[in-house]
Amino acid sequence: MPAPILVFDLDGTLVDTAPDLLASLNTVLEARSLGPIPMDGLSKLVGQGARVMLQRGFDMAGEHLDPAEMEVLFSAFLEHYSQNIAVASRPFPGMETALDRFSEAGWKLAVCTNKLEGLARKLLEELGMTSRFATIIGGDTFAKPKPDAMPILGAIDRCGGDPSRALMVGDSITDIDAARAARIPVIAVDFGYTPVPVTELGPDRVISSFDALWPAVQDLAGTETAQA
Ligand SMILES: O=C(O)COP(=O)(O)O
Ligand SMILES: [Mg+2]
Repeated sequence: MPAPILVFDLDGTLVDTAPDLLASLNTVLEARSLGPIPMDGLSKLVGQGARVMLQRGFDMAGEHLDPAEMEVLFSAFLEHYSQNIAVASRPFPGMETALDRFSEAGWKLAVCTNKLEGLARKLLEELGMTSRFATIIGGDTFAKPKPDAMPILGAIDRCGGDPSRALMVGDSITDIDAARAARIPVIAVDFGYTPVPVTELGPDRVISSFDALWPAVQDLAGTETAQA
């Protein structure tokens, strides 16, 4: 029987990336003489990759960009963000201990983010976390990003696993919809980035800290998936 798999979202789920995302976004806004987006505005912008975040950030600042301008600013954003990707971004409390527990119990762990794969790898490398994961899937790894099922099913496949023994853990509607599309259960964290509380989005379980992940998985997967 293949090992059970936990597929994790990255921004707002494993790592609190908001400060560095916001700093790079605000650098680009500032270069256009626009005021900064406050920290509590970020949850409306993140979840569908950096390009969408930038577009929404400029919409929020009341500036309309044509596609050519957007591309120039997107390059500027990527350059700044990749140079400053782990300045203040840190794992959420208890994350590493929780992941250790699953790994020791024989689970395989995967990342499935809508960040560009290169940025996701750079972030995880700088935080010393790359070796925890059997595979790292970004928004550009497959033809379609989340909320399509493709990157989740691709992650499971690259782990040598089976969707019937896999669970998704995420922080946004994008993750919940992608898990539904892939027909796997989904646990939502309530400390991530979402304009709508995850309790209103219909995940199978909601957790408020990484300490609650193990019991939630046992409870949810019961006799099927949780047994390594
Ligand atoms: O960077 C984003 O917009 C989304 O990233 P996530 O899929 O890891 O939440
Ligand atoms: Mg997220």
